Amino acid sequence: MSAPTVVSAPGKVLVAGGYLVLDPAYSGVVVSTSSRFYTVVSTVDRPAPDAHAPIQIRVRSPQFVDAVWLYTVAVDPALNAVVVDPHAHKAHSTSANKFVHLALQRTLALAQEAVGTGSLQNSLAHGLDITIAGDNDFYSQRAQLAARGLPATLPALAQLPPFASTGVRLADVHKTGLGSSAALITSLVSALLLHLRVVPPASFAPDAAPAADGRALSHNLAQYVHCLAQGKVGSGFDVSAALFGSQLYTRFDPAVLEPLMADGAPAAPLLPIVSPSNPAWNYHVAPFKLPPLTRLMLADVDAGTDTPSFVGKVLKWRKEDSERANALWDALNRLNNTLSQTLLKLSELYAQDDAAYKKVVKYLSTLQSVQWLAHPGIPPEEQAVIEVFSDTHDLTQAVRAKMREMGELAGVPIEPPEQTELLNACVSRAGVIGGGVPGAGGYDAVWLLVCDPTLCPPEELPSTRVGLVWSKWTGLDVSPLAAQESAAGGARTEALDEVPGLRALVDAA
Ligand SMILES: Nc1ncnc2c1ncn2[C@@H]1O[C@H](COP(=O)(O)OP(=O)(O)OP(=O)(O)O)[C@@H](O)[C@H]1O
Ligand SMILES: C[C@@](O)(CCOP(=O)(O)O)CC(=O)O
Repeated sequence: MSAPTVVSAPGKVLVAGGYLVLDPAYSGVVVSTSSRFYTVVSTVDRPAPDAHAPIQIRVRSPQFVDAVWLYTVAVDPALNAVVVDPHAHKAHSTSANKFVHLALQRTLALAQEAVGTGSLQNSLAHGLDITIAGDNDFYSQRAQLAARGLPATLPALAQLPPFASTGVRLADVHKTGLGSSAALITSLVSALLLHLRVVPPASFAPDAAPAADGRALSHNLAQYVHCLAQGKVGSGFDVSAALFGSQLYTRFDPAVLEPLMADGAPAAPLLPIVSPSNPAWNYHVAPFKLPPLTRLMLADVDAGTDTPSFVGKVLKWRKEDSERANALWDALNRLNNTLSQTLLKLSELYAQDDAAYKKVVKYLSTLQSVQWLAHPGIPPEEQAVIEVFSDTHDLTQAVRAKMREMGELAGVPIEPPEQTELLNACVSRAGVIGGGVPGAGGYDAVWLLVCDPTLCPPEELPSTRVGLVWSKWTGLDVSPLAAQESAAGGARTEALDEVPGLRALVDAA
């Protein structure tokens, strides 16, 4: 086999902007995570024993029981059409995977339009072998920890092997809300576009410009496939984070995808619609990152929330009580924008005087936020930094209050009392800057931002203190996730042997 193509894409956390981001008038504060999905595409160079055997694509997700999907590909040069047929799944004791099937079908069809039949057939050779793997964080690891007699703590999570086997079928796994399907579709579509030479390798190089055309094409195609597979057009912040990394996201007008959303084969050619040169793609991605020497902490709260029903109810209430809702949307939007600008201001302060900033982070990590402004005699350059950290805390609390108000008015438990209790306990610990319920809220998860000073004994780290709150919490079943903010931005190419555990997964036939 020739060298495999590997592309990874990160998961996401919507720190602020839930529900508002569905409306193009508002934006969302999106953080991409260090936890990633990986797609490895290998070309099958060897001809099948039967010379007339059709081109076959095999897709495997070895973390799951019976997760092998086989497809045959027919490329019709006359019709400019590619047909990707799943094999009868019963024969392989696997159920269909709509997300994978649509990603293959639409990416191959786009490739035929973009590079022509001959080039596509060359790249497909005698077939493709595709392996998909998601970092452990995308799926609840409670059972794996329990099986090893380990507690649900961050140090215990670090002892699990990478891409740990879940021991269940894909349909039965407990997801953690990091956006597995968006990261999966993004890594699969991007790896295929690269492998089939539709986009150049530079598009996904770790240092490529975020707005590179190849990356934008991959974004548009991944949004399309994800909407089609989910059967709805959401805001798309998850796919955008998977491509472009942490950002302030403003959605695209769903009208761009309307001509392609009907069931069955697309009625129109794909390329003119998904091409980045189509001005109807009016999403906006502004740069964003969390401040230096802070750490994003995430926990999966084992209760489960029906996000689509939350969205339906909130939007229904917004229509019915539009005056009150619009006032709430505007107030929340002002808070969200001020929060994102305040977080960005901290990065600026670090760039201006990293010594003062580092001292402040170390100092704040020993104090509860109520004490941050209570001490006189602090040098002015440090006091200025403390004030911005304190503003960040106040803003996260104000956003939470508004999200609770939204939930009460719409009759949806966006930050239910059990989560309020847990979050209050966490944000009152020393060194905790703020937190909230990510995305649509509910009982699923919490996020926190904590000071992360360097050269601190582990027991003095705010993350350790939060970990203790989580492991002792009895009101809800709280299980930490290992993810932090992605240092590597959005989608990127990887060397197979540099991702621990990935080669072994690919080689295990
Ligand atoms: N490892 C995987 N291999 C193959 N397909 C996967 C894998 N993980 C997820 N999928 C696909 O994604 C689908 C789940 O998508 P869904 O939109 O329900 O999840 P999600 O909202 O992204 O979940 P979460 O945000 O909690 O991670 C699965 O049914 C499957 O088709
Ligand atoms: C409610 C909503 O704004 C965010 C949902 O986020 P999450 O899937 O709960 O992380 C929906 C959307 O943006 O598509």
